[in-house]
Order: sequence, then structure tokens, then C-alpha cells
Amino acid sequence: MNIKIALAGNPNSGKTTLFNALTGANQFVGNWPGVTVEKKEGKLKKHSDVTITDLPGIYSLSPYTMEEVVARNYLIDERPDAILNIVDGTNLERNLYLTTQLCELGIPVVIAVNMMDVVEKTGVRINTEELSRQLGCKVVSISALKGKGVMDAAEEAIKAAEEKKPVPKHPFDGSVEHAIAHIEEACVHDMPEEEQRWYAVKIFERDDKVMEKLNLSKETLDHIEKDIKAVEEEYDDDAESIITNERYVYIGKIINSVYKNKQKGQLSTSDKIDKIVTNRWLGLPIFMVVMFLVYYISMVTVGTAATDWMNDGVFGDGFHLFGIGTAQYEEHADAIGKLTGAAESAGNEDLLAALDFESEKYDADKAVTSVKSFAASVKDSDESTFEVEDEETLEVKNETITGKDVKDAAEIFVKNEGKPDDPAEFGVWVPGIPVIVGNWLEAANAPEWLSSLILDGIIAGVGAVLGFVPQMLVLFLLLAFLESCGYMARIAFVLDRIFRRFGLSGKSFIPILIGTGCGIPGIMASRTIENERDRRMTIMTTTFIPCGAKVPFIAMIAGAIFGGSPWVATSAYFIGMAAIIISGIMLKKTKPFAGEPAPFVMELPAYHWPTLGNVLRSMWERGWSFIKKAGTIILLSTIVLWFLSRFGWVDGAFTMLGEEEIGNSILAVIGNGIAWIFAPLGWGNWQAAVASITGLIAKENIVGTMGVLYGGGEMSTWAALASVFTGVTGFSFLVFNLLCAPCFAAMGAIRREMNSGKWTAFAIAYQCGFAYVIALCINQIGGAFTGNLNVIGLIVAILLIAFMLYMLFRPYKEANKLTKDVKIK
Ligand SMILES: Nc1nc2c(ncn2[C@@H]2O[C@H](COP(=O)(O)OP(=O)(O)OP(=O)(O)O)[C@@H](O)[C@H]2O)c(=O)[nH]1
Ligand SMILES: [Mg+2]
Repeated sequence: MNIKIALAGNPNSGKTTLFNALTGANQFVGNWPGVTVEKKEGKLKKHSDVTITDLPGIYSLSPYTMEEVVARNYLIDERPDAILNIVDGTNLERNLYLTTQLCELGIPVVIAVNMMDVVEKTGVRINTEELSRQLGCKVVSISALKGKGVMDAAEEAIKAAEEKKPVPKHPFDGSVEHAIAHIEEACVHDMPEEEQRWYAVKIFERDDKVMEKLNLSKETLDHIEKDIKAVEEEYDDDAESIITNERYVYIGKIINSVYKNKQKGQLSTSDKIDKIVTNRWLGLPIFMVVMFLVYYISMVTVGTAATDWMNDGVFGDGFHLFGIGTAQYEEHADAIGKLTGAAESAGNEDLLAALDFESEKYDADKAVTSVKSFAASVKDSDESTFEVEDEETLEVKNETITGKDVKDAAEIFVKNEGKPDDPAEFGVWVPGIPVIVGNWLEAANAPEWLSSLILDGIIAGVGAVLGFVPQMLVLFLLLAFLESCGYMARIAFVLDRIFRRFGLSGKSFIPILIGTGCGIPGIMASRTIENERDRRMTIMTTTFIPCGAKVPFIAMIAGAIFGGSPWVATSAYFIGMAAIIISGIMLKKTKPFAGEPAPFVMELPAYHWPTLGNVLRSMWERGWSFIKKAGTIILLSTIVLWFLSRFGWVDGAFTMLGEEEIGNSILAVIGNGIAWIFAPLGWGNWQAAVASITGLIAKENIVGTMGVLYGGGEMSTWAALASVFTGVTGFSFLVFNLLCAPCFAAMGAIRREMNSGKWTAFAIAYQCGFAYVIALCINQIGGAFTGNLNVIGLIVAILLIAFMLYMLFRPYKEANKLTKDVKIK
């Protein structure tokens, strides 16, 4: 027999954790409500006939948000064989509210009281036997995180499903029961008996969706309306509130007999931490410090080292295994540089000949002897000046060293026995992928176009993207830690005070936060926002924040044009946030977005140490989806790009082009055709225009495209970039690509969530327009300050800013009263 078991419970009660434990799946878990927004199915371990469904968290069966609708429809329409109701033991009273409703569905229910590990630590005792007796269904205490009791809970649920015994109903107050009995009689008596009660209660509450579904006749409605009115008069309250109250009274009674708190009145550790972290004045500064640390660690320190290794080692010439020998080699190479420089400046041809490592006849002993005698011939106070070229920027500088420096260099060279200038001499040298593949292609006598496709197209493009994976993994790891320890939920709370001012809910922070990994789940996470207007606004603005895919090109601009300053990446996040805020304020004052503010309802989960597994899983999930994209979409588009850039017209004939002839390529033609659009932004060259287009396929492509378009020539990509962009135009390029329409996949997500072509078009047009305006202002105003004044451009920029300021500050009538009440007590 096939058994369907649904996991239902309040948000953040641990359903997905339990689901993962029961099915061995790897669903995303986060310590804040609203992580799961769609139902997920899996087979129970060792029971291939038992299907477990993980549902989004719900507070009640009266849906207010989209994911609550998902959960309710599943329970009512698909009717699982049993419900495993996950109850957060640290929040028993609130969680039982849903339980009372689930018990009315006529489906067997088993209750799993979760988080028992935390409950025990706080000195609370929950008497599960008594709870089971009072509710009339099985109660199991578990810790989904620690894996304790999870199988027992599943087995109880299977048993309950097999027995098919629904939970005995708990009675409401006399006159309410009376009215419900009438309703059952009048409206639902032809339904299966166990389903009647839930529908009757819902009709009593005048639930529109249920009334609509049952399609009751006008007569019946009038008839029952009389009963409901009578009860409402008696209680002097509306029907929905009467039922809510009744439930809480019932729960209150249960709690009294099953819940014992030894440390009543004391502040828990979580409360103590919250006193500081969510403090009115300290909350925001703490948040900023934490965020800066996260990006400093991931982008600057650890991240940069790892990225250098990927870019210069794995996807470059190669690297020393475990880094052994690197320092020694660098010292040696530096000494050789100084010796050659000094020899050049002294015109010592013999020494230069002896140090010719390229020569077949290089003789280490002879080189050592020459170096020794040269060192003996200089005086400590001698000075020699020679030219050196910086490998990264190709900048040529004069360097002056003293005779003492020459002697030190000679000592190092002699100590290293005159080894040639070759890293492989100093440790186990692992060649980089391009080197290995290049040798292999050469050995196989591959045709030129194939080598070019593989080396310059695929490996260069995909390598440029994958090079940023280590950096991103570090970032995701830190974010996952903050999420699962509970701090992220506090941020939403702290930010709500601010977000509220510009028309977003603090809950918008969660989509934005998830959006730092990838915009697509970020856009989907907006489903937790009850208010339609807030939700649309969040969908439109979430992708302003730099997602994982935008990190590489931000890092590239920072490195190539701004000398790797950590402020560039940090500023990208602040600009993303500012764009969201400014858009929020401006849009809120337009008709489609005006309206009453929605109430903020979010519980703050208790802090806890995340498990390593959860943190790693979340890091891996985000990282892997990035790598997968690099392997598919990006691979495909680099091939297309390679073709477009390596083929074109020379003297009217269509042929394959050499690296230097890229200006004749098909891509150049396309880029040239549209580059004028971007001229006011300061980067009207075809390469940058093309990179922005390929960025729409996937933002990672911007780096790959730049690598193909600027790399491969005399200069490194970065050096080429530094020569094309100034600080101002580079920043304008960065901001435009940060804020303009996201990748096609994310546009698809916007379409799905907006559920309207018109809104989708509006969102994308708004994003592109906004990006264009901001980038234009940056370029024109920045240009005016750096000696590139363009009078017309400056006037346009000032007018645009004036318009935005007007939109920001124009007065408008704001409803400042909540007209809808908070539904959760
Ligand atoms: N200490 C402790 N933490 C737990 C336990 N079970 C789950 N958690 C944590 O509670 C948080 C929420 O877990 P999820 O499984 O995402 O909760 P959910 O019910 O699926 O939440 P939504 O999808 O938002 O409805 C995570 O940080 C879990 O690590 C438990 O037994 N003990
Ligand atoms: Mg979940």
C-alpha cells in the first residue's frame, strides 16, 4: 500500500530538517520562517511505499500568503493519509493553534514535538503523555536536528495512516457548537463524515475560499447566516475571532497541564543577546559591522588568496603543490631580476650571457662563478638603475638598487646553486589546465581553430568564471552561518524599522539576502510577503543586490581598475541597497504602489549553534548551482561568443580571424551597432556593449567576455581594461551592469512570480532605465570633477537628479493606520 504523509507545522519549526532526516534529501534549511515556499516530496528511507511531503510553514489554515495557500490546498484537496504535525517545543502555545485546526481535518494526525534538545536545556518540561491524552492523538518528542526520535515519529505516522482513525473533535462552546451542527446539517451533510467538521467550522468563519468552493445556494447561505449572526450577537464579536478565541482558551487549558517551566521569569540567553543585537541604537551598527566583516573576509583576505590560486594556478601557468617552494622560488626570481638589471645597467655582457636561461647551453656552475665575481666587483654604495615591467599592469618603472642589494641577490643565487628561473626546480610543480591541454593539443596535432576554440574560448571563458568559485564559497559559508545561527532573522527585524519608511517590509530583507546568492530563489522568497504591493516591489528590486554571479565582474573591475580596493565590492552592496531604498520611496508614491503599510509579523527563532552539515549544505547548494550554470549556459555562450569574435570579414571575405583582428569580427559589428547607446555612460566601446549583452545570458559572462575580448593580446586582460576604462567610466560600467535587468533565468522567475506579462515588462524596463540613469549621472558628474566635463551631459545628469529628488521628497498622503489586523497572536 502506498502511504502519503504530510509534514505540516508553523514556519521554522524544523519540518525541512525532519524531511531531510527522514528521506535523506538535501533541502534547504534556514533559521528563519518562510524558507520552504513550495511543497517537496521524498520517499521515507527504507520504506519505498511511504511518500513524505514537506510543506511550507503555516500559522493557520486561513491562508494569507501564497505559501500558506500551497500548504492548505495540499492538505484539503489531496488529503494525505496522515499528517505529521511538527510542533516547535520552545513555542508550544503558538504552535498548538495550528494543531487544533489540523485535528479537525478528519485526517489522522501524529504530533512530533521538535527542538527537544533546546527545550531540555531551558529547563522546560513538556508532558507528552498528558498532551497525547488531551488531544487524542499520538505525541512523540523528537529533535530533528540531532536525529533523535525521527524514525519513531515516522513509524507512528504510518501506523496512524493504516488505522485511519481521525482525531476526536474537541468541542467549542455550547452555542458555537450548536451553530456548527446546523451548518453541518444544512451545507455539508453529503460529504464524507470525517471531512464535515472542518468545512462547517470554516463556513462559520465565513471563509471566502471555502464558500466559493462549495458553491452554496443563496437560500442555504441566508439560513446559516442567521445562526452565525445570533452567535456573534451573543459573544459580541465576529465569527472568526470567536473561533480563534475558543481555540486559545482550549490551548490554554492544555498548556496548563502539560507545560512546566522551572526558570520562569528569567531571560533566556537568546533574549539577552537580543537585548543588544536588536537594540534600537546598536542594531544597525552591529549589522553593518557584521556585513563588512563578511565581505572583507570573503572578498579580500581568504577569498583573494583562493581566487589567485584558481586564476593564476589552476587556470594559469600552474602552481606549487601545497604551496611548498613558492616562497623560495619567488626569492630566487627576485634575485635573478636584480642581478640581470644590475648587469644591464653596468653593461656586463658576459654576466647577461651566463644568465641566459633560455639558452640550451645554460650552465649553472658557470653562472654561479660569474655572479660571484660580479658581486665582488661592486661596492656597497654603488647604485644601478634599470627598467622593470610590472607583470600584472604591464606598467614600466625605473628601479634603483644599491651594490649591497646586488651582493644579497648574488648570495641567494649562489645558495640556490644557480638554478634557472623555473618554478618547477623548487617544488612539485602542477601545471595549470591551459598548459596541460595546450601540450596535449599540440601533441595531437590539433588544427588551429580547434586549439583556439578549446584554449581561448572554452577554457579561458569557463576558467575565468570558475576562478571565482573559492571566493564565493567563502562568502556563502559565512552567510550560511549567519542564517542558521538565527542572526539573519534579527536583521529582518532590525531593518523593518528602516524598510518600513520606504514602503518595504522587513521581510523584503530575506529575498534580498537570498538574492546575494542567486536572484532566482530570492525572487521566489518574496512569496512570504503578505501584501501584494510590497511583494511586487520586492520582486522588482531584489536583483539590484549583487548576486553571486555579479561578484566576479565586480571583483574584476575592483582589481583591474581600482587596484583591488575592498571598497569597490563593499560599495556595490551599498549601491544595491540604496537602489532598493530609492526605488521603494519613489515607487511608493506612484499610484500602483500606494497603499496601507502591511503589518510586520515575524518570530525571532532562538539562537543556536548551527551544525556543520547544515552550513556546508547551504554553502554547497548555492555554490553548486553556480558551477552548474558555468558548466551549461556559460559553456554554451562562451562557444557562441568565441565563434562571433573569431570569425568575421577581412577585405570583404568571411574568414577565421587572428587574435589581433577581433575588431573585424561579427561581434564587433554587433557591438559597434549598439555602442552609441552607452556613450553617455562613458563606455561607448563595442567590447563593453557586448559584455553587457552577454551578461543578460548570465552575469558571470561579463568576465568571460572581457577575458575573450581584451585578453589574449600583448597585455593581460586587466592591464587592457585599465587602459580602456578610467575610474569614473569603470564605475559607471559596474553600476550599470549591477542594476540593469538580471539574467534571463531571473527574468523568467520575475515573470512567474508576477504572474503578469505587463508587470514583468514594467519591472525589466524600470530596472534598465534606473541603471542607465544612475550610470549616466556617475559618468557625467564624475567626469566633470576629473576634467572630462561635458556640458550637455552634465545638465542632463543634474536634471535627472533633480527629478529623482522630486520623486523622493514630493509629499503624498500616506495611510498611517493599519487597517488590517495582525492575524497571529
Ligand atoms: N536545536 C534544534 N534546532 C532545530 C531542530 N530542528 C530544526 N532546527 C533548526 O530550526 C531551523 C529551522 O529549520 P527548518 O527545517 O528550515 O524549518 P521549516 O519548518 O522547514 O521552516 P519553513 O520552511 O520556513 O517553514 C533551522 O535552523 C534548523 O537547524 C532541533 O531539533 N533542534
Ligand atoms: Mg522548510
